[in-house]
Amino acid sequence: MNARVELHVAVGVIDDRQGNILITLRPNHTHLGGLWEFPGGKLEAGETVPQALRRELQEEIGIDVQAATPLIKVRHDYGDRRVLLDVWRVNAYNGVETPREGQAMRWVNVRQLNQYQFPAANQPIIKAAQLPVYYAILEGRHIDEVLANCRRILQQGIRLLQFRVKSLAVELLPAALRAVQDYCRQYQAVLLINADLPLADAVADGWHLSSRALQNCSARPSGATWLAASCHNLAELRQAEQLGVDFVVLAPVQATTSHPGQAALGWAEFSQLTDQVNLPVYALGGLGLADLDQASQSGAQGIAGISAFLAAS
Ligand SMILES: Nc1nc2c([nH]c(=O)n2[C@H]2C[C@H](O)[C@@H](COP(=O)(O)OP(=O)(O)OP(=O)(O)O)O2)c(=O)[nH]1
Ligand SMILES: [Mg+2]
Repeated sequence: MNARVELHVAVGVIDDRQGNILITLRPNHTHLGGLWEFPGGKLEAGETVPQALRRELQEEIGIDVQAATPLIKVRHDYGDRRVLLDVWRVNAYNGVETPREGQAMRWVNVRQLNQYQFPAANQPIIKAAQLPVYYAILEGRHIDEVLANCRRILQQGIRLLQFRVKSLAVELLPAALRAVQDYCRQYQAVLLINADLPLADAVADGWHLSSRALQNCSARPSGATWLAASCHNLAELRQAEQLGVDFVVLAPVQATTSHPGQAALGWAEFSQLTDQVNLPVYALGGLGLADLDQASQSGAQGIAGISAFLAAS
């Protein structure tokens, strides 16, 4: 096969709405045989990705896809072939999943996907499958405000948060963090701590690097379940990818009052930048919950926000 040609592959992440994802085993005689995969296959001439997804999932597991949204695009060079994995989350389908090519098939808890052997290209897909569509950045000028904001975010169903609180007095940070961690535990939410805060000894689900911290970071810190970073341009996105961060926030998509001097990217540039890295990317800057569809069509994992999740509901 010509290694110069990029194979465009439609891939489906199918969940059962109880936290399990459908995976199948690639038959031994095929490319990357013996590894687990998300069902899917190559686009045929003239097909769109949703058309190919629908056909492949019908052929491979006997389901009829009714609704799907873009999740992530991953480019990978296996040496003998280059692939563009165009991964969609399947939101609705008819029929019963049945392995129609004799392949092994399993429903696996999304948090346990890491225990299965997947092709090298699949790492960012697994991250994207595990991550939610909203990422809330927690701020507040005093502890009561931080906690009120935290409650509001959690009560809206958001389960991924960053403890940033840059405007809080430093001596109040440990107590604020403890209280926020208690809330997050109650709601089974994941809490990342902004690595610029003087909280390096804290135990955290993960760390979020500012773009400056990203530039000064030469190796992924050990022990972090989740590592995220803030990016504003392609150089920073590439640096995040090289460092092995799990996901990034790319900003500002729209002009904001909090960063008046910064030029907005707009959706076209957001999409063009996101397309160049194999990372889940949250869109940040002047966005609200209602921008999710636009974000998803522009290649985003979802929406990140500070005030976006605090608006009166
Ligand atoms: N379906 C799928 N393919 C993947 C994943 N990860 C990954 O690297 N790939 C690669 C393996 C293959 O080189 C290519 C997909 O091709 P495929 O073998 O599934 O194609 P197909 O279903 O059209 O199969 P065939 O008609 O050629 O037998 O993408 C994944 O998670 N799912
Ligand atoms: Mg296939």
